[in-house]
Amino acid sequence: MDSAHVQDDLVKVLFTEEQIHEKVRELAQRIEQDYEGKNLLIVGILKGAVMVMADLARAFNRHVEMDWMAVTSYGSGTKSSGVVRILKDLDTDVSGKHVLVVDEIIDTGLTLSWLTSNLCSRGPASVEIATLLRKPDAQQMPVEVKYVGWDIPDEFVVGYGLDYNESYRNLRDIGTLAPHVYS
Ligand SMILES: O=P(O)(O)OC[C@H]1O[C@H](OP(=O)(O)OP(=O)(O)O)[C@H](O)[C@@H]1O
Ligand code: HPA
Repeated sequence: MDSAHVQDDLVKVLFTEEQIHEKVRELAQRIEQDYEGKNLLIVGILKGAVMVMADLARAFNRHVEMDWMAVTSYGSGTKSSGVVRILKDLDTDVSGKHVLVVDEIIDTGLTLSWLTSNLCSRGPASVEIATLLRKPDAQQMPVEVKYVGWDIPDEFVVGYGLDYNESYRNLRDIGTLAPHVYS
């Protein structure tokens, strides 16, 4: 993390800012159609989902409620700790509401699998998931995901909310880091 510019540590760009925005607009259109005539609460999972929540919400023409949860499943670095804990719960009572959980990545599936069953126990009208990225080869827990931007290989990625040790979230593109960053 010693380069002057945050983008200098990327070894490969997977998706550019333009591609990401186009994809988020596509997802927003599908979601708008599917939830026509229904109340909709989108729940962003902090901190990584901040960018995708902001772009998705602004791509809607419809009314939408927004709320946030923070959970922890990752230790420092690139490996999941395997334990999910709520750090910040919803301010909203979800009973009777259509809930769409928004995240930027599903990796092992552990976080979202735990979170959706937790939310389902609160009596919502429905719970679905939207994620920008998913790593099918890394999946350890089955998660039913209605909206997926892209399936990607099992590589650690940063940018557009995704961090490595709390850095790189502000990168506009999504990519992989040069090996020297990890050493
Ligand atoms: O499918 P999984 O293996 O459970 O990984 C996915 C989770 O990991 C990331 O969050 P992270 O715990 O890194 O927190 P952050 O959003 O604050 O970076 C991401 O935002 C997902 O919530
Ligand atoms: O590939 C990743 N990058 C950053 N954060 C993550 N959390 C789960 N997978 C990832």
